Amino acid sequence: MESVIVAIDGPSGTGKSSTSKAVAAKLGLSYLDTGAQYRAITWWMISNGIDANDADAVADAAGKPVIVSGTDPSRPTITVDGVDASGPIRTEEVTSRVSAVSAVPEVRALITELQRSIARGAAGGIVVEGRDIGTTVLPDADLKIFLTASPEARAARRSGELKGADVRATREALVKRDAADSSRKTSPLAKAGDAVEVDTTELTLDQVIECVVTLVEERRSATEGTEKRAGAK
Ligand SMILES: Nc1ncnc2c1ncn2[C@@H]1O[C@H](COP(=O)(O)OP(=O)(O)OP(=O)(O)O)[C@@H](O)[C@H]1O
Ligand SMILES: Nc1ccn([C@H]2C[C@H](O)[C@@H](COP(=O)(O)O)O2)c(=O)n1
Repeated sequence: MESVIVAIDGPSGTGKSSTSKAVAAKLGLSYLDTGAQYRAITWWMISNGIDANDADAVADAAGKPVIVSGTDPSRPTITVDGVDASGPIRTEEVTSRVSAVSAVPEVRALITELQRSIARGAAGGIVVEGRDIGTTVLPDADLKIFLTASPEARAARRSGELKGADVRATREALVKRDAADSSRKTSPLAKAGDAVEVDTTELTLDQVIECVVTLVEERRSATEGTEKRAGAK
């Protein structure tokens, strides 16, 4: 298999970004953080005075910002209209509004097309992480992983990241965002039928990375074996 497309989905805080970046770096693949793109369009809406809960206004403006994602796993970047958005997209304000903006079908249609064109352009292969990659964006991905972890583990991880954050409040915010992302009508957060589920609750990050690298390598050798047998006929 010359190039491999890996889709990594799952709820918030399950380790998608950390795992995807490390797996892509180890295997020499590109990396795409699709959550960052939804955050970027949300940041643009806020910056331009558009109410995230006004779905019509969000839909009308969705085509205006130009979002560009850099796919080097050692230095992922994101710009909106040429401006570095990597800091602003991580604010609490963006986090609290991103589920509403990303539920708007016109936003999803535009961002999904952007994601597909980035994946098509990644000649050596790519790891794409998000919520609907295996189900909607790249349903033909070579390998689909669905990461899970208990809300308690996820909240503890996030609270460690946001020093001093209240674990209970963090847990409630995570669960609320997952519920919104899972219940929207258009391509909700969901496990694809053919995805491999990995529960990371009791695993270290290194163990999760190793597990996914092994799954990619197994898939690669299985496909290469099939291609060789087909070539020999
Ligand atoms: N298996 C693990 N054990 C301990 N900590 C972990 C593990 N996986 C990830 N982490 C830590 O948990 C935090 C959240 O991880 P990460 O940002 O990769 O999750 P995510 O699924 O991409 O979240 P989101 O969807 O909200 O962006 C990070 O601080 C990361 O280092
Ligand atoms: N494929 C995706 C990726 C992300 N989203 C939405 C839903 C998330 O709450 C939000 C932020 O993602 P994060 O940075 O936390 O991974 O973006 C989505 O709808 N589809």
